[in-house]
Amino acid sequence: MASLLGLVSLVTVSLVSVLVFRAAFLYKPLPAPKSCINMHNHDNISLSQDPQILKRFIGALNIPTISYKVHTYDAPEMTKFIEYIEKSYPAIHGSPLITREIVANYSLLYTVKGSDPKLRPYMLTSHIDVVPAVKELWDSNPFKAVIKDDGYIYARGTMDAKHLVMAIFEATEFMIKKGFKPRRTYYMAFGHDEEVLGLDGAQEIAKILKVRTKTYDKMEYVIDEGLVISETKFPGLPYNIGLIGVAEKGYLSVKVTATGAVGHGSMPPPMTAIAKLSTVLSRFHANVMPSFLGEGVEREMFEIFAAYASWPYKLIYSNFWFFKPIISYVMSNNPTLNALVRSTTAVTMVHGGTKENVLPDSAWAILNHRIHQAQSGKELMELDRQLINDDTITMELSSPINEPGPVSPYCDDCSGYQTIKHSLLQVFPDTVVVPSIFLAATDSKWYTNLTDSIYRFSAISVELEEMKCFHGHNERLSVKNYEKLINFYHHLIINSDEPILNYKSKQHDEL
Ligand SMILES: CCCCCCCC/C=C\CCCCCCCC(=O)N[C@@H](CCCCN)C(=O)O
Ligand SMILES: [Zn+2]
Ligand SMILES: [Zn+2]
Repeated sequence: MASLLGLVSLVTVSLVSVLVFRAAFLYKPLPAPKSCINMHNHDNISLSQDPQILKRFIGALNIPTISYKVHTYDAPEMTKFIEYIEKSYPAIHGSPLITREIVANYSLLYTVKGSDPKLRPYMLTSHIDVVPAVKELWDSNPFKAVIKDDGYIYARGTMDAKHLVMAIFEATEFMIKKGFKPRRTYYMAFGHDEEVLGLDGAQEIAKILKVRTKTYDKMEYVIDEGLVISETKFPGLPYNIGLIGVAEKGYLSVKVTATGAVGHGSMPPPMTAIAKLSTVLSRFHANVMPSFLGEGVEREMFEIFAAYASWPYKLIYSNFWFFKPIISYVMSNNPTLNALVRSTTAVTMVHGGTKENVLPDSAWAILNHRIHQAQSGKELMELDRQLINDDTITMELSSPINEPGPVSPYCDDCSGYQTIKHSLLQVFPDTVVVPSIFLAATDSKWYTNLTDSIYRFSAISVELEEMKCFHGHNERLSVKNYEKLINFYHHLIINSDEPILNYKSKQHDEL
């Protein structure tokens, strides 16, 4: 008994000392991160100096470029948007350096020609289309943008994702007007059906670029819509967190259908089709799937957190392997953080019944899954089958399975990642920048054959709370964020234009 006690206390003491020892190397939290790229002596773009910038953004938001389902979108509004862009940016559309192509009638591909053909091109991308909006749920008309006293612009598309489209145009227009002549070619690509898979837009743009960039083995990098700078602090971390999506989750929508006896509502069987389906759907809550925390890039994320965190969180983050279950439990209680932990499940559509006094023959619902890197669509469907556990209920794919994407490089001298990271730090200093998984899907899934360096990042700084704006009502973006977003692209284009610096040779923060 005594020897067992001795053994237990020996193991306990050695475990605690390992934990503390590992953390001891990180005992002093690092100072706030700074960009290693010298601030170029170029001026920033200011909305107060050019009020037309905000007017152009509002004009773009007011065009309801809605996509509804595959191959179904508001075509006349898409055409109106293209004409609006052409009218709004005369320097871009009049420059001999820039060519515009309209792809598949409504998508846009701009080429900003560089002078040095040896430099591999990069691409700034986003999408023109927006999801529909239920006007009754909004405080103001979702397609009549308003700037309220709180300093926010309210309209559909402010965060997903016309802010990126217009900010890229504003940065480029500003630089062309100033006589900027890039050395490195860059593309600006805007699909018109990203919200409905991008089959008509981005997929076609990718085919064109595959041929056009064949002389390079791959593009330098692609940056698309994605994660953000979180003003919501992580415990023990006194800085905002800039999350750069180095991979995106997969996409799987499953249609489940229950059937039942048809008849008169006055003589119901024990369970109607709708009741049967409801019983099954109640099992599909957001975190029903297993946690895979630690099997993605979040390990690296916590390593970086540890370097900046104060005690005792430094101890926790630097021993992520030991504290993983606790961290997973805490993250699972927040919808956004939970999406980093596991494959998510959302019942997003349900349908059944024709009349209040008629027993329906069937009822169906959609399970919208986002697949974690550690899982496959097939595995997820098997878990669905086990949860349904009723052979009378059928399951079928509502759209093709899009498996989790490849992980883009994020090392110290990975030029695309580092250029984005340090451009971010120039506009949002004192931000801890980490690689992360993007929780949703983007058009960039079509660009994986153009480069292995695809990053999903929208340079806006928001509280986690604001995540519900995406596809929700009262979608909004602060005027300050829009100005910073334009300057992020301004810095990114400048920083990308020099031969991408090898960051190992530069004095840069410890990361
Ligand atoms: C300290 C950690 C804090 C974590 C913060 C995470 C922040 C999350 C940031 C952004 C998430 C918002 C999601 C925006 C999605 C935009 C893209 C989109 O809507 N894509 C669609 C495409 C659908 C294609 C197929 N139907 C989608 O994913 O539904
Ligand atoms: Zn969206
Ligand atoms: Zn989007």
